[in-house]
Amino acid sequence: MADDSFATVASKAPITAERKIRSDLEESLPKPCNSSNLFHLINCSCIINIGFSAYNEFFAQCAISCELGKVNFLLFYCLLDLDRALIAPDTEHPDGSKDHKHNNMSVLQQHVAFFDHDRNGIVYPWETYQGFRAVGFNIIFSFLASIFINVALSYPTLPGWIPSPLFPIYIDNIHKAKHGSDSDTYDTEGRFVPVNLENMFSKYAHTVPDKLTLGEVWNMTEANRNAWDIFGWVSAKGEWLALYMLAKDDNGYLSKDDVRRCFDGSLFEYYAKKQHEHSH
Ligand code: HEM
Repeated sequence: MADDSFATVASKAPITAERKIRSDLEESLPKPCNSSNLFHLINCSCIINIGFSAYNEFFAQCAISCELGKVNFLLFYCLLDLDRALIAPDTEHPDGSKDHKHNNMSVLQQHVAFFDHDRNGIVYPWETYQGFRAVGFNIIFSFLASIFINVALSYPTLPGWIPSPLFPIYIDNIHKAKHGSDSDTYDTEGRFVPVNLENMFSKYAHTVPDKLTLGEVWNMTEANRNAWDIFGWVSAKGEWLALYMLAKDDNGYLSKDDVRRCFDGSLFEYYAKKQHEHSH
């Protein structure tokens, strides 16, 4: 699993192998998790773990310059500054979503694969509709969403130049359907960028840590706007509104974990299962 956690290539998304990312910059661009800091971190963790009760003089020196916040800071950078091809981790879930299979797809492909009911690699509008209904959206919202999504995203993902009147979305090419004014939590090849998920919550979750109110979701989409990118503005608003409607809790908060699980699609599986159990 550790290999999967840090993989930057997904075999079902050859674009991730063609356009490689660097995971070896440690020596030329020192990061907070270089070896001496890690040594420091391990000592600090020890002190915290033993509750400052039994540290010797060597550890005491370390304790002076180290607080819990620093440890979190280092852990955060050590685990989360690498784009991941197969999994969507955060500070609380370094191995991503348990009980969710990546099937060697990129994280963006996994987000979309839920809607591919017949598993043929293509999402037609009626499959998008079925997927929205399966997670619990009503008929009107599901209908409008499926029209908008397939009309907007089909063409960029087609294998050739000729448009298709059936508006299929090809999962192999889903990275080409990325738009502007988004949160940048998917990279251009469809990998997951953990640090941008974390920053989303440090920037906008002011009411409750790691949870967003509707107003904060709105502020985020406003802040992510690129100049004159009307398609991106509308798409991002639609995606975040849909996610908020789907996953908000009883107090109206959208949690970081639910956002994370939306990125790898495991959230859709969860709500589909819940709906299924509810109706039987
Ligand atoms: C309940 C259904 C869905 C919800 C709640 C949802 C939500 C989201 C969210 C929150 C994002 C992240 C946007 C950002 O980073 O700012 C996203 C990205 C994306 N979604 Fe969905 N989505 C849904 C269904 C779909 C479907 C059916 C497709 C296509 C078949 C799709 C394709 C995409 C793509 C291509 C992106 C990347 C856009 C980008 O980052 O530029 N999504 N979605």
